[in-house]
Amino acid sequence: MRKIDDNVYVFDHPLIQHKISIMRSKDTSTKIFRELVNEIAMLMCYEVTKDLPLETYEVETPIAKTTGYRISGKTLALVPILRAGLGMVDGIMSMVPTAKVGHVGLYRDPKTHEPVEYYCKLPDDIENRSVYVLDPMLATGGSAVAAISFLKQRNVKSIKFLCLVAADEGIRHLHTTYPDVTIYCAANDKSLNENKYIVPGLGDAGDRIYGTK
Ligand SMILES: O=P(O)(O)OC[C@H]1O[C@H](OP(=O)(O)OP(=O)(O)O)[C@H](O)[C@@H]1O
Ligand SMILES: O=c1cc[nH]c(=O)[nH]1
Ligand SMILES: [Mg+2]
Repeated sequence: MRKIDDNVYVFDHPLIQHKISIMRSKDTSTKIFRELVNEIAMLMCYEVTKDLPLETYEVETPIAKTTGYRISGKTLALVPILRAGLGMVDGIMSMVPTAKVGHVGLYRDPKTHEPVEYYCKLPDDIENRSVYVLDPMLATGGSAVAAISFLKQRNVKSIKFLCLVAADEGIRHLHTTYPDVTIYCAANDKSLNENKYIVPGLGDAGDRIYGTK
């Protein structure tokens, strides 16, 4: 994991770089694309969860008693930004099956490129949890900022944003609006095109996950 700014990290692990490159190819099928989103999310989860608190407890093996460790307290909530963020949930849930899941529905208006809210359902105890906001794409950053503003309104204190491809503009926007939110990405691309798509990016993540175009 490489730090590119305060609270901003790129996962340059070879497995992640290999998988994201396959995702970028326009010839990759919906099935493979969806599998890769989950696999990368799972690999990112391993690193992102390294600060989870542990408590000790007694375990009896077939041979002797010993000290075991378990993740303590109310811990995680995952908040995918619909639709594309849903593609990252299963990979992370396979590592932390007790995480609660909230949903924020946003789409980018095709003309203004501004996020439009259509759904928000968060766990009742969200303010006591560390929250991982999930979305494969951070382009202008408008959607991430809007989703995180719902969490801030609910007094969530610990927020991490996990994405696959982050453009410089989106990182800047999210980082200056919410400097306390740690940003993790699998790739950092430099620019956006006239339709605010990430260049080179991987196209429309939602459409590629769900085969809608
Ligand atoms: O950083 P931004 O400029 O806000 O762009 C990123 C957003 O755009 C995409 O969602 P989209 O609007 O395509 O919705 P979808 O997931 O339903 O396809 C993507 O999944 C992000 O949510
Ligand atoms: O490149 C982009 C930008 C926004 N949303 C996507 O799915 N892809
Ligand atoms: Mg989309």
